[in-house]
Amino acid sequence: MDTDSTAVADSADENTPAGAAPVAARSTATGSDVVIETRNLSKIYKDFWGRKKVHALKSLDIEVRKGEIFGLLGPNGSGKSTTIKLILGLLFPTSGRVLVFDKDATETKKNEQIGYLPEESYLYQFLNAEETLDFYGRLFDMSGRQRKQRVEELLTLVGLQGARHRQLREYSKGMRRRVGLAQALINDPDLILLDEPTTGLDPIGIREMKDLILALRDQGKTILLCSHQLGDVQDVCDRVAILHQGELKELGRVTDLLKVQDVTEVHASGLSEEAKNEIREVIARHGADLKSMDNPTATMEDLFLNIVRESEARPGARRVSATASDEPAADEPAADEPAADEPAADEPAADASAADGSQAGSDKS
Ligand SMILES: Nc1ncnc2c1ncn2[C@@H]1O[C@H](COP(=O)(O)OP(=O)(O)OP(=O)(O)O)[C@@H](O)[C@H]1O
Repeated sequence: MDTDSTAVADSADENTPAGAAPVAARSTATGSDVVIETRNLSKIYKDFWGRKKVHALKSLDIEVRKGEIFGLLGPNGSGKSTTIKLILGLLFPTSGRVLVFDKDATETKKNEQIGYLPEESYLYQFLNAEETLDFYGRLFDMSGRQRKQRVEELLTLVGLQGARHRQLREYSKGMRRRVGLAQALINDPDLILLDEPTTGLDPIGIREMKDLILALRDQGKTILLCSHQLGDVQDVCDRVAILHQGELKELGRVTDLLKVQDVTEVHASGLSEEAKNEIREVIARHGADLKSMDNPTATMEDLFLNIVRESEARPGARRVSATASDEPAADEPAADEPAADEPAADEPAADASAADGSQAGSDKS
């Protein structure tokens, strides 16, 4: 964490994220840039007797452009899976159209250019990763040589080379998610649909999955991502659409939608106290309101990943940081008066290092 960095934020009035108005941004993309286009797309699920049951999607107009990561967000039941099924041609629209690569979504041939990671991958539990990928390669009519090369590339990409010969029933949730992704990429698709790709992954797996998604975009792939993990969406998506009860409520670039208006943020390192005081004076002189001027905090994800990497680099080393709030308050028992849940003086201390306020990196093994 860069503790020598200072963030300044001032504000003249109440701060709300920009873009509260519905559907802030409309497409300006040219036809050839558009990979998915929905036009006035509606889907009504009907019951056995043909009576209307659920209006799952209402006049949806979105465009997903070549080479972008597009997030499709919304609460449970808002129509995300219905949209994906319509894009794949697994459902017919009630009205409107979906075009994928300029072809009607019901033309299943276009699916050869699409990779799909469903929310739950149903893979054969008694095959290992290599056999699984080889099987899906055969479905795409890949030759033996092509399959061998592609399986090798994908196992490396998703970090499963070491587990390639283990049956999938022995895999952890995170490993299953990775083999699911590898399976979705077997045909080297141009468009990748990812439904909750980070489900079941630990923070390291989540970071790797996000890096992988960004790397795929850098290779020129187009990615449509559905996720309830809004932090992950914010980290990787270029644009998002937010659905609610089948209706499009917001559409735009993530950076534009999240920008807080009328607030200025300045990050500087190496500022002296004198310089900070001058900044305070300047803000006051201009009649602005200083909201905060402090060291920024890192994210919990960064903290967690740093600890894990440090532990891997130095097995057995302990890292215990004492913050002011960990330290006993003046009215708490002194060190020579053990509290009820602390060991008496003649009992062995369970964790001496934790109490001594050792700083990061102290070796207590
Ligand atoms: N086969 C179906 N028959 C009837 N109604 C359905 C069917 N599939 C989905 N629905 C309904 O359509 C609406 C949209 O469902 P959908 O699965 O598209 O939402 P979602 O946004 O993907 O939800 P989640 O976040 O829970 O996956 C919901 O009210 C759902 O109950």
